[in-house]
Amino acid sequence: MKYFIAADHAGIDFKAFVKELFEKKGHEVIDLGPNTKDRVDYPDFAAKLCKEVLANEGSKGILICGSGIGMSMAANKFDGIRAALCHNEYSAKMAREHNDANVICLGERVSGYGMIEAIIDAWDSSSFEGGRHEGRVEKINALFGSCRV
Ligand SMILES: O=C(CO)[C@H](O)[C@H](O)[C@H](O)COP(=O)(O)O
Repeated sequence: MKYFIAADHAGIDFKAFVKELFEKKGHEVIDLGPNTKDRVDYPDFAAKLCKEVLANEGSKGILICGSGIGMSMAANKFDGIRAALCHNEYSAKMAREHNDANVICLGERVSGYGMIEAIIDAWDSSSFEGGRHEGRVEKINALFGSCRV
């Protein structure tokens, strides 16, 4: 699976760690920055990543900020992006199985390294169940499309 990863200054320490975790699972991970701890605005990096995910069919994204909230709010403005803020394994499993999330948002100031690893394990080992969830996910796209690339 091809993944894109981006952060803001409050998620920069986790970015390299999370990238490595995904790579160990056999995924290709493309780092969209930033590369320094200089203060940046999360919407800029959320937009950069969402455009790549939408342009690369079948790819997914990983966004990290302090709480994960700003990134998830910004990412979900994009039609076709289903970004899930995950602070525990259950959320990550549900995000994939029920919501077919294509972007995972993490909070460096919320989750520790051990929890992040557990979240990623849960995300990576889960897949969309379809069935009754299919129509609901389609309704998200049909009813709430907003930003387009
Ligand atoms: O959007 C956020 C909060 O919902 C993110 O956690 C940001 O990373 C955070 O707001 C950055 O805060 P800072 O005080 O400017 O470092």
